[in-house]
Amino acid sequence: MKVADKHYRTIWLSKDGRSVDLIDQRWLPHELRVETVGTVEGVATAIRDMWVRGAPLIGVTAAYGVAIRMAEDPSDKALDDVWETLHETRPTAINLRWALDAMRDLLRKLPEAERAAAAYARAAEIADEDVELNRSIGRHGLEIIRQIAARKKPGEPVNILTHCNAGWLATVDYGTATSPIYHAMEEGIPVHVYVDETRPRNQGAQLTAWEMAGHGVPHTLVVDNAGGHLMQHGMVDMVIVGTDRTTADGDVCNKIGTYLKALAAKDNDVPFYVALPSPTIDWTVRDGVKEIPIEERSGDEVSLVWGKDEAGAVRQVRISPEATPAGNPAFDVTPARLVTGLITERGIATASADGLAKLFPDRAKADAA
Ligand SMILES: CSC[C@H]1O[C@H](OP(=O)(O)O)[C@H](O)[C@@H]1O
Repeated sequence: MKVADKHYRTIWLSKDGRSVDLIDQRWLPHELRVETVGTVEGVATAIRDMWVRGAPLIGVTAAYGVAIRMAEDPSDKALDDVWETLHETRPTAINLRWALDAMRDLLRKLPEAERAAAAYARAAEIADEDVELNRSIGRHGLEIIRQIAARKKPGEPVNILTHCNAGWLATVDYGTATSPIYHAMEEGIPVHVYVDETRPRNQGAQLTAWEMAGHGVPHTLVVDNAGGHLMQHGMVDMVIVGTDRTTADGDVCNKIGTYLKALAAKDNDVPFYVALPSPTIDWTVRDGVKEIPIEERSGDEVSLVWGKDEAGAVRQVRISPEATPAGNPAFDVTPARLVTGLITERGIATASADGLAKLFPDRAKADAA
């Protein structure tokens, strides 16, 4: 997306043709820092420490990590080792395993001499495919916003609440949950977005707010616990979020706090949509609560918070007593029964095995076999 007047993706091949340049999102919204990463350890750190984050972007970054390793050593052992190293960086987003499998399945069939070039080509393809998937999600999600807008008074905005960041910063470009919003803006439909701050990493306050401001989308930052109140008072027309892994039965794993938003939406008859590209569907699991591994991150992310001080320095400050231990589950699972619809690149599916199988008959059978 555009930042000031320059178009950015979140990740791209460096000028040296081997490394990758990526936006280190830890410093946003205060600084736009681009880092060049040229080793597997560097890619692993970038994913594990959330320089890059968001299920699709994690997958694309890992794909380039495989290419970087193949350029160093195209052996089967190196291919298996890099799969293991990158797979263990973060356990919840299925796109990581999907991308690593896509790379390994392709490369293991090729002679070693061809692997590096094929790996970079496939990684670039996965990145480009992500952009197109997100554009399609935007087109399908736009229809929902159009229908809500048609019921509003002229000029009255469609009020949308989103949680965390499922924007272009969570993907290569366009985003998933934000793509319908960007498409609505391009069509001139008045929208307003309530941006959940999304403790503890504040992806909403730091990233989604930055995206909305950068694209001129009217928005209001709210604390995570305000959503239910806003919905009770008729201030939210729809909720749209992303996902890190959605099961074959339509259970949705997403940033911690999503489940509570879905409960409030259900209680207030507010449509609750999830935007996802099909690589985020894990066809091998059905019960999200029982089967999806939930990443437990450091308690320091809860006890310490990043910000910019009066002198303009970006630093961390402690908000809780030193002796207080902090728990930090990074995701939760929203059962399919609370999901109004799944906005995919092939259209809108009901959150169920049948709904997903109708849109993805080729996947539902193959992957679950
Ligand atoms: C389009 S995937 C976005 C998804 O990823 C985020 O998690 P994290 O920032 O920890 O990678 C969050 O769950 C978003 O909804």
